[in-house]
Amino acid sequence: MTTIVRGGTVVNADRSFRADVLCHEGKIVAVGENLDTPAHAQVIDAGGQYVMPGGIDPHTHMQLPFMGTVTADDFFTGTAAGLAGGTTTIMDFVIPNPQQSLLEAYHTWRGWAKKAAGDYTFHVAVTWWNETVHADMGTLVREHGVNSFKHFMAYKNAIMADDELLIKSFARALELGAIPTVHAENGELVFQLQQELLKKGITGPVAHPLSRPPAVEAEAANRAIAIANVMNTPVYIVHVSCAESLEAITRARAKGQRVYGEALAGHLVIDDSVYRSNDLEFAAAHVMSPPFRGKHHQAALWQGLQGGNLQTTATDHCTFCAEQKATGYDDFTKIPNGCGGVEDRMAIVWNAGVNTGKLTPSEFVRVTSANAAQIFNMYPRKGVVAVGADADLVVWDPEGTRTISAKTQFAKGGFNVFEGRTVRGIPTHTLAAGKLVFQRGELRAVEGAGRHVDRPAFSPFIGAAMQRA
Ligand SMILES: NC(=O)NCCC(=O)O
Ligand SMILES: [Zn+2]
Ligand SMILES: [Zn+2]
Repeated sequence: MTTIVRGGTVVNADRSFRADVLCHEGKIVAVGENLDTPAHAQVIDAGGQYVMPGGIDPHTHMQLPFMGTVTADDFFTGTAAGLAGGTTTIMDFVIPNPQQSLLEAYHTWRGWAKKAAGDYTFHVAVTWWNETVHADMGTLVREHGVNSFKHFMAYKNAIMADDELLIKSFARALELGAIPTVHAENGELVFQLQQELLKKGITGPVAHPLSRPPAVEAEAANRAIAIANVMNTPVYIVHVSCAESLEAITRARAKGQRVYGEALAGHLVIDDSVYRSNDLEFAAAHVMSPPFRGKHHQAALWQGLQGGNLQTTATDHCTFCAEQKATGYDDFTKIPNGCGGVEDRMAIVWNAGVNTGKLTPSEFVRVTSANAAQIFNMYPRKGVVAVGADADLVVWDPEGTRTISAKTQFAKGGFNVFEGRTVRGIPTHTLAAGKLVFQRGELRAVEGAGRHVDRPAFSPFIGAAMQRA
């Protein structure tokens, strides 16, 4: 299959330039001005549009069994929704139950992901510790292309990692050349605050953010960073939601520590007023952790992206329908945590970032694909429009508009946290591995067409930090 994308402006993280892009057998084979169109090639007219690397969402949860239920999007519907929004690769999470073998869980998730329509790769959560876990981490890195391990500092009595686990797992990751990542919230504090709120009779979704104030997140971020500093490992902090966590990252980076931070599209544009709605269904639909924050936190996150202290944008796509969320209307601690977004991240970040002048188009590419590709060692296969890279492309119309709605979305769950927002800057075409999978509103996702992406250890972009040890 040969496709040529003609007449657009290619945008990479380092520069943008007028060029045609020729794709053959799933790879980019030429990038340049006035390329010849091979006979029988499919031609995509990108005149007046940008041609960018397909988005990488470094944080999704498809088909996740969580808090007694399973997310609405599976690997097909979730990756298909991503393709409709210009995201061609997702990084999902294998989350073993405590005492479950990491390898067994990994193979279970790989089985579920066989139906993915877009490319995928896995972080593996370390939720408990013994010698088998130590050994499995080695097998995952050496034989299964895993180079990142996740630690949940929250979710007490479930998957929470204590300091001993963090220290042992960070040390193991270091010797394997893998990067530890953390969900930074002090799970003990969250638990105690939840119990106090319930005792006081504050039981609805309005209590959710009260049980997880910024200080709870900042304590864990500071602790993870301190542990990483002592253990000499890099560390990647997922879904940074507040100014205080960003300050911890900024401080550490200023001292030369390799700390990386991720901002969610939702945290960048939605504020905590959603929890005070009288509409219980609406408020519960926004329950995710960390919660949406006050507006000054949003401003801080944008500054973090602009200043380079936050490197990636993600969604934490983790959809539950209204019936699932309703199980916790009388006890907010039982509302399954999670919101969607994989379909909308690129447009939300463009609209609120590039259209306002906060980000340049190249910076947009940096925070939507290139940096994730580099940190997690998929670059230059992913995250750049260049010869030899996968032909994962999004043709982006900076003047096209769309009003986001659950009624028209491809993702499941029946709700959209960005409902009613009109974005300017939308994908007109998405190519995944050279195949046209989305064209002007028409989704042509193919179940099972996605591939697992192996990620070797010792990413050269963060390798110096690992080799110091
Ligand atoms: N974020 C969230 O509320 N749900 C998904 C699991 C996690 O990332 O913490
Ligand atoms: Zn999390
Ligand atoms: Zn998550």
